Amino acid sequence: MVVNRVIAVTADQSTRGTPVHLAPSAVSSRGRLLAAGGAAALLLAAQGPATAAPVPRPAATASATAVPVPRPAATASATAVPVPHPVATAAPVPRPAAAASAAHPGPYARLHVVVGLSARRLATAEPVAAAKYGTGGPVDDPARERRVLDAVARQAVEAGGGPGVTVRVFRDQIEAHKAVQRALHRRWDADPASAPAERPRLDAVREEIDRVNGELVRALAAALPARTAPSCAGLLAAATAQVRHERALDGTHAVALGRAVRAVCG
Ligand SMILES: C=C(O[C@@H]1C=C(C(=O)O)C=C[C@H]1O)C(=O)O
Repeated sequence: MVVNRVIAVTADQSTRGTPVHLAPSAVSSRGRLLAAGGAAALLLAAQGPATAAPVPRPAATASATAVPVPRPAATASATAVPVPHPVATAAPVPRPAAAASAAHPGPYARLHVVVGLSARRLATAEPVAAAKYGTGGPVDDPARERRVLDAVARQAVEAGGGPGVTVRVFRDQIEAHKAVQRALHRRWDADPASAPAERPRLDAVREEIDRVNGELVRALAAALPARTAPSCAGLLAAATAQVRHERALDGTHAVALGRAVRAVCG
C-alpha cells in the first residue's frame, strides 16, 4: 500500500493522462520546482510584457527565466524580497546602444578629436616662435614643411586615409602655425618685457610636433565618414567652438584654430 506517496502530474504527462507516482524525496524536488516556477513567474511579472522591453535582456536574466529549477538560494531570495527589475540587479552589462557608442564614436566625437589635436599642434607655436625669436632666422622653413608633408602623406596611406586630403589639411595646419608664430613675434617686438627669457631647442619641439602629426593623421583617417557627411561643417564648427572653450584660447589661437581645420570637411 502506498500511503506516503503523492501523485504528481507533469504538464507533459497530463496531456497523455498518465500520472506518475513520486517518492517523498521527489516531492521536495517538486516543491522546489513549484517555488522556482513562482520565482520565474515573479521575474517575468517584474519584467513586464515582453513587448514592452526595447532592449534585449542580458544573458544572465535570460538563463534565470529559462532554466526551470534555480539553485535554492536564488529561489529563497527571489521569494523573500520583492524581485527588483532584472536589469537593475544584473551585472553591469552595458545596453547595446551605449556599448555601440563607446566602441564607435559618433561623427561629432571624431571631429572633436581632430580639432583637439589641431589645438595641441598650435600650442607648439609658442615654443617654436621662442626658439626662432632673436635669431634673425625666418618663421618659414620650406624644407621642414616638405618633410612634414611627405611624412604625413606616407602615414595617411598606412592609416587608410587619403594622402591628398591629408596633405591639404596639413597645409592649413602649417599656415595656421606660422600665423601664430608671427603674431607672437609682433607681440614680443611691441612689448619686449613679454618676450621669452629662454630659447627652447627647436628639434625638441619638432619631435613633439611629429608625435601630434602622427596622431592627427590617424584621427583624420578615423573621421573620414564624418568628414564627408553633409553634417560635417556644422559639427566641425561646434567642435571648434568647444575646443576654444575647453582650452580657453586667446584671440590669436582661436582664429588660427579655425584656419587649421578649414579643409577637414569634404
Ligand atoms: C613649426 C615650424 O615652423 C613652420 C611651421 C611648420 C609646421 O607647422 O609644421 C613647419 C615649418 C615652418 O615653416 C618649424 O619650423 O618647425
